[in-house]
Amino acid sequence: MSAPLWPAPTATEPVRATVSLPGSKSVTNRALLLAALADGPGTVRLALRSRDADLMADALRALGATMTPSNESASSVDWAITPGPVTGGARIDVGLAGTVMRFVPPMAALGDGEVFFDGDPHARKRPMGTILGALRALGADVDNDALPFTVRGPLTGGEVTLDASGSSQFLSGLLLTAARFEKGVTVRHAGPPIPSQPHIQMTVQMLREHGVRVDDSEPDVWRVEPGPIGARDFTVEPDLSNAAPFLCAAMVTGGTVTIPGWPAATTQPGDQLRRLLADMGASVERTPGGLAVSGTGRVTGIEADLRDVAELTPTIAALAALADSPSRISGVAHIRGHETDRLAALVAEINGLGGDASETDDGLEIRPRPLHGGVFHSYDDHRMATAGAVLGLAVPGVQVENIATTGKTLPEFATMWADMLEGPR
Ligand SMILES: O=C(O)C1=C[C@@H](OP(=O)(O)O)[C@@H](O)[C@H](O)C1
Ligand SMILES: C=C(OP(=O)(O)O)C(=O)O
Repeated sequence: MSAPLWPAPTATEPVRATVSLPGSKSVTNRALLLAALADGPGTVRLALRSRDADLMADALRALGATMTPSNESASSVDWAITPGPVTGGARIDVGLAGTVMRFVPPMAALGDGEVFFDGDPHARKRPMGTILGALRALGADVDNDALPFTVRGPLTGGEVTLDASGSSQFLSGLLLTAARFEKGVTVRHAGPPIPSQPHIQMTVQMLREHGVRVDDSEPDVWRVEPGPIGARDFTVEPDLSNAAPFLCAAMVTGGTVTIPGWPAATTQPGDQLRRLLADMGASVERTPGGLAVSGTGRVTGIEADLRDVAELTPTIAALAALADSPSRISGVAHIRGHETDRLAALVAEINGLGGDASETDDGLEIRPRPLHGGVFHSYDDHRMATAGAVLGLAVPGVQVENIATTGKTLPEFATMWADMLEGPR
């Protein structure tokens, strides 16, 4: 059966809206894991509720944590979390969530029982060998180099060298649990540059906020001391990467979108939207109501190395396809291993609407030209789906396949998009 098509709304006037976003996926899934590994009961407030966050909560429960929700809404929840001894015998569904498939196996290796991992069909194609090899080197038994696999601990920890150029999550995954390894861990990266550096800073900062000693003073080396992970009452920031399609709507329609609660300082890569969108012609302002982005309806092409903010690529590419000059995006070869091969998918779908995009070794070249309507395939990728929505604002007749896939990180996307277009009531 083919997936349903969502007629992407075309904007008839400049959008003027305030859009409140639920919690960050990346912060939520780190905070939940750290709470489940902590030295006592803790709380994670304003946690995201979405497919990826629910899969993380289920995984932690399966490994022995007690997770009690309160103040639940469709996309937000407060969790009270009581850690337990890590139990074996669990079967973990990782879905298509990079944070679950890379962050949970090191925790599973704390126990001495077998833990089985599997996920969506495409999850079996996402790179896993680097982190599974590292777990083996640190003392765990792991029976495969990709999903599905079984992990059996306990591991002792110690020193390991790996190549994290394929995903920062290999490194983050090891660091998040490492304080609970008998010897802690020293991880050395050897290889081309690691992408998504802000996500590594997020890992290090959140570990420190939970009382873990992390030494990252030497380039490409991280040392986590063995010791307790402190229980906390932790509040999650809004998801700034999920702000991207809404802020693009302000630019494409010549309107203004305000995001309340934009943090003054943050490790989220989405914060770099302030710079990227300004480079593409937006005016960006912190106001008492939040971060306000205004556009003129004209978008300028961009030359940008997006290595640090790789997850923003689909949205920036959609915006670039609507620009009045060419764009060149570099530094993102590794997003061929994201939810789908994002470089191939963006080229196919932009060109399917009459555009002119091509792949380079490590990115995309996009030469804008008039687009026409058609089906925009989403490949079970939330950010492909929202990229299609951005194009649909300016191009009548765009139909996005399976808009529900946005539930990976933003379950209410379609309603929020409609509300934004309707404007203040
Ligand atoms: O640690 C994280 O929360 C993430 C790290 C990044 O992964 P890559 O390093 O594979 O790009 C990012 O793209 C992903 O959306 C979330
Ligand atoms: C790459 C992404 O997700 P994941 O956490 O599954 O890697 C993303 O959200 O853009």
